Amino acid sequence: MPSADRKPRTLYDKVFQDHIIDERDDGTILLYIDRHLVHEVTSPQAFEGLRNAKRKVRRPDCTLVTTDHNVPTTPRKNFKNVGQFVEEADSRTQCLTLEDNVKEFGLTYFGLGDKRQGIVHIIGPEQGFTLPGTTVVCGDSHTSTHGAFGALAFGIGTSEVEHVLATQTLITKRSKNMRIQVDGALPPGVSSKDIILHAIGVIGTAGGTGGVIEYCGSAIRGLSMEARMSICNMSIEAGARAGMIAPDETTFKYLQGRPLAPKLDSLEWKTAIKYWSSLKTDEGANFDEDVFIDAKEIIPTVSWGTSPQDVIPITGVVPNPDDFPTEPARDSARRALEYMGLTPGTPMEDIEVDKIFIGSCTNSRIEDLRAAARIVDGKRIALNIKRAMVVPGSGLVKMQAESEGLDKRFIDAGFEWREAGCSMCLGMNPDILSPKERCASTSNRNFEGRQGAGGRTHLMSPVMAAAAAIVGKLADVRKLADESVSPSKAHPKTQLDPEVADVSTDDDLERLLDLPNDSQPHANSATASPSGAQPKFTTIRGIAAPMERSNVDTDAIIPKQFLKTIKRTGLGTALFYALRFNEDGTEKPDFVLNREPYRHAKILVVTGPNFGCGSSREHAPWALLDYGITCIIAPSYADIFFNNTFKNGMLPLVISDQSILLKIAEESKAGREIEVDLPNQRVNDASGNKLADFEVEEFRKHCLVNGLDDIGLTMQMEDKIRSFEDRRSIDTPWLDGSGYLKRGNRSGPVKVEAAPIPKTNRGEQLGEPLEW
Ligand SMILES: CC(C)[C@H](C(=O)O)[C@@H](O)C(=O)O
Ligand code: SF4
Repeated sequence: MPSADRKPRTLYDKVFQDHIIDERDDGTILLYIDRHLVHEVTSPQAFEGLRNAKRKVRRPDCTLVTTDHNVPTTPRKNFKNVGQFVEEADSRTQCLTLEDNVKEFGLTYFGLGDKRQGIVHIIGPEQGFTLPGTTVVCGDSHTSTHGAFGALAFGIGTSEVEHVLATQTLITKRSKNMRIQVDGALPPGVSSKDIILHAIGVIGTAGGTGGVIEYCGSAIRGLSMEARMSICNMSIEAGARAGMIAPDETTFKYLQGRPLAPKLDSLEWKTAIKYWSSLKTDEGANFDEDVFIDAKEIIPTVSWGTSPQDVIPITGVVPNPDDFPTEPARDSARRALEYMGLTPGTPMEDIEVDKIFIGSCTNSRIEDLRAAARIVDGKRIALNIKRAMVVPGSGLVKMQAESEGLDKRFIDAGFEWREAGCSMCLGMNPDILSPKERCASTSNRNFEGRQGAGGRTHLMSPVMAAAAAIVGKLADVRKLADESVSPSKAHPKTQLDPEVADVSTDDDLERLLDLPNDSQPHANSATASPSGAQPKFTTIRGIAAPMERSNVDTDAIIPKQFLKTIKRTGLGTALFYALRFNEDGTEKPDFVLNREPYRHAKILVVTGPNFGCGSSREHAPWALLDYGITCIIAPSYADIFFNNTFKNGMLPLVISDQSILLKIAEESKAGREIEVDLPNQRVNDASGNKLADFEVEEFRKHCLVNGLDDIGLTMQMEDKIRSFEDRRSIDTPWLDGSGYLKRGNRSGPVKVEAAPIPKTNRGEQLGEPLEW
């Protein structure tokens, strides 16, 4: 549904514009969502909300469910059912709850007994569920992965999951446009993982905040879809809402024959290619920020610290905290090195590792496994390696790898060959690091405790992890293999010109539509086979706890072991768990919330930027709320966390003027109360003197002050949603449940029975229509 152009637009502008149902004067937008992926961790409370309000899932045909975070990756030969197979009680409850929910709401589900099961961000693309030009969401921050197809794909919190389930829409606003252009040829040994680690090193983990990054340039165009997905995947580590790459021949070729993509050579396929080909940034379109990277300067990159921005070429040495420019940066580098057990000046290649993890939604696709297998082929893992694991991203990736004999090559080299799941990426399942164990990992986050309490993570590419396994230390893969160690080029069979095809003429289009079928099977071709009204937030007054930290991530706010709850409440005791408690459960006396008067804090004053970065877990605001903190004051927030707090009747207040922020922090350090007055948009001291004015979006303020439930509000837009859907059925018919997603016995556009309005999402009947 390309719309007539006025001024030049970016890829993001185009996809965003094509999904707007309604736009308000203050920039609040109701956006249609084409594709919703669901997993067991972030959905139970959302389904509970639907149930309480007697709501249905609006578009089961646009919803795909799997289980990935909690699942053991041990052999499934004797798998009978989840109840027997998942031993850990909370994990089992979460998996069983998901199964009950998919049955009750009639959703398509890839469970543990299904060979298509896998990490949610692996299966969407693999099935052709993820398509160019679509909006894709999931209660998971790495939804950014799907942007590799030219989709606008982003992570959401659980309240938003409920919103999408009920309405197939989200309330959102426009993001900034940011561009990362990578030009030139990638040197041998350098892969897409190195590009993104390098880029995050350049812009920092807050570099993309408030933005959507478009990756472009000849180096990006030359990459395969798998490699593009690894890059977009880590956009969230760069702080961005989403990452996107314009669809091209490589994209179209990848989609051919996928079960949920339009059928090759059908009219739908041809129409789709025409639309998808229009999704390129127009010449002269404006970007709020531009970053240029020369591919030939990228060296295989590894992380040294506890943030994805703590990266360095493998040829480097552990940095010295004294060399960092500011005191907070020096401080956090010191803390990171202490946690990581590293000494400044140590060559990275001298660092011994204990465990190897090849897996996660960043790097567990067939190409990643092929590339790593090439490195370990005919060799053995070093004697000091306690455990090396390869965890394919899906059952289909696993089958494909086995058909190519990759499993055997890994096993012969001393690796474990596992079943699909998130595995050691975050250790919500039995695959974890022990305290102080050091892991060479192809995952995406190296936060403290991420892979297990006290575990030390070094992020890197699959070939680098494979090299570390062989050497027993962080290693430069270029020394191990001189032949082709660049795994991420577009598939050799496709023989693409690295220049993206410009489909400006019908002839070009014909040529594209004529692409030969890929004779190499795809990794998946084996298939062929809450409470309505929120609490009101007006004025709060109370003790404010000071926190002088930057980039406080949601793993720190609420660690993974507490994500197994199926409730929203009771998380207060686990808030800031690792910072607050020793391993034996006793309090750390220095932590602010363990000191008087801060034990009773209602407000948190954070002096560093990017609070709430990392995962989309709404458990983070739930934990704060349960503790009694309803307002956070900070210079900036990660986007998903920011949204999640509002959804829970909390106020994340932005004070970007450092001197004003420090004045507020002084009050809190003195243990005096402060007052946050939302109606008047003021922060006052205990005597009522003004400390600051603040901005807040009108719609969000309206919802907070009146305690409004935005699902109920959205449902009043039923007519507009329905007419958007009718138009979508005509313009992009392939997006109505196709393949095994098709529900019922319909021909032509799917007519979806809309959930009735208006009720709050906790079942309460709304009276007068509320103002949207
Ligand atoms: C569990 C989920 C909320 C989380 C995320 O959003 O990223 C997880 O996938 C992670 O990687 O930390
Ligand atoms: S980042 Fe890790 S835990 Fe999160 S979805 Fe990806 S593999 Fe799973």
